[in-house]
Amino acid sequence: MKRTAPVLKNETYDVDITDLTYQGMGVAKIDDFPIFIEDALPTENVTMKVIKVKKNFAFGKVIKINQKSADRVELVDKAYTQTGIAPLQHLKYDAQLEFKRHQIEEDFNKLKIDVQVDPTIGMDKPYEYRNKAQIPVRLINGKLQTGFYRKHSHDLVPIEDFYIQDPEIDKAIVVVRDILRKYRIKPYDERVNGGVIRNVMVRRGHYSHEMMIVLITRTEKLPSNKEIVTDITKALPEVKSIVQNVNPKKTNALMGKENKVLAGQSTIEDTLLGLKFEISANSFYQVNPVQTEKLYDLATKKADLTADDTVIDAYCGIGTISLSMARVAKKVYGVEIVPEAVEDAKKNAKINDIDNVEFVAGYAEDQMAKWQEDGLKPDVIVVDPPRKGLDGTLIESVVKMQPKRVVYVSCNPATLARDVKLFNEQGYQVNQPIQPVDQFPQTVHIESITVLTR
Ligand SMILES: C[S@@+](CC[C@H](N)C(=O)[O-])C[C@H]1O[C@@H](n2cnc3c(N)ncnc32)[C@H](O)[C@@H]1O
Repeated sequence: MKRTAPVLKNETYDVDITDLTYQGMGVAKIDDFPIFIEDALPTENVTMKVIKVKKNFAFGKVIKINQKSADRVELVDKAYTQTGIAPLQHLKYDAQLEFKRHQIEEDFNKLKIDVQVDPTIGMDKPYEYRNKAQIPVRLINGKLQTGFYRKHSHDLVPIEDFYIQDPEIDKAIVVVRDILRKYRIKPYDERVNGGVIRNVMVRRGHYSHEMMIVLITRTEKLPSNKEIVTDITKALPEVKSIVQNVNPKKTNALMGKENKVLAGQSTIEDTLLGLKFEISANSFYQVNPVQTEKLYDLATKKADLTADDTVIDAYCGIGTISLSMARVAKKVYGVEIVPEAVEDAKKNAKINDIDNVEFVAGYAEDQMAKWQEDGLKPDVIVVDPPRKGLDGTLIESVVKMQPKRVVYVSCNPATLARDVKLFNEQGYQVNQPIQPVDQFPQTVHIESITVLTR
């Protein structure tokens, strides 16, 4: 029988909020029909207006909060919710940490896997933590603007203070924006794939204070590039690298394939756990350096390595986990898909005088199968995949190599739970609590470490 929604678009209703989705939206139910409401928290009663009705659910907007949650805090700025920069800014930080711990439990419960999840390790200062910004540049009312998109859209909201980013990065973006305005650089127009400057990427070493500016352009030519570079270098003495990345395609992918170094070096350096790292424009580097040190330190402890152990670090990036573990293990092998990151990893081994590591550029799925066929017998395998998690074939290769332990660093509990189920079916179990580490305060993203043993 066809179900008709019990709510009407544009009507208002008083509802109790009973849950919070993994995306941080409050959930209310009318006749069992779920309504997802931004900026609403469990235990609250709100008056909401229905803004969209779908077949099995609807979206609502808070008009008035009739009863407030004890976990609610004042919004720092509404724009951070509208843009999704800080979708949990209305939730007390302690409650954010519990929300993340609970979300992991939920994802495992859904698959009927019994695990314990320890309290999330949080930050003392859960804002101004990001060491990297990727800021769209668009024309608004005839003026070049930098900011962030309104959620589910490509409408730019001009923003100067991004709240969760290193404030020095925020300042640099304003400086670069004003220089781009000065030389009348045309912002990207995605409707017609026209204009010049698409995005500005800024990375700043937390310890080194070295800054990299990447100007992502649609066109090969960046008019006035010499003057732009001179102005940036004068205004921002921390800048050690200015790169132009060319991305000519009509695509949502941020960066194109081609990089041109406009000034300085092609990398900046930063330090993590006393190790030096060179970082290229295209390389992945964890965005929260304070928490990353806790994450890697814990991953190394949980790997429980001895000086006789061989380790594989799949998805190794610039070798951050590999080099941390190489200080304790006999040998570490790393594999990573981005060739520039692998070059960085090799350089990083050298500058840290670490010679018991080997890095390979390629698909982790293929390389793990190759190592397994070649008879490599690692004692510990670390996996730190992107959000989509592990491929079934990679899990098979891991299991065939029979490591004592698999240390799974995950940024997505849903794919983590799915993958753990596959490991369980092949004889690897989770025998100690999963440890969440909050890498992304004020957002709904969840990082965790899980150990699987035979
Ligand atoms: C979450 S990051 C982790 C990187 C590193 N462990 C760190 O903490 O800095 C995931 C990495 O996997 C790489 N990657 C994505 N898909 C891959 C694949 N199929 N094979 C190998 N590496 C891949 C990405 O380029 C990225 O560097």
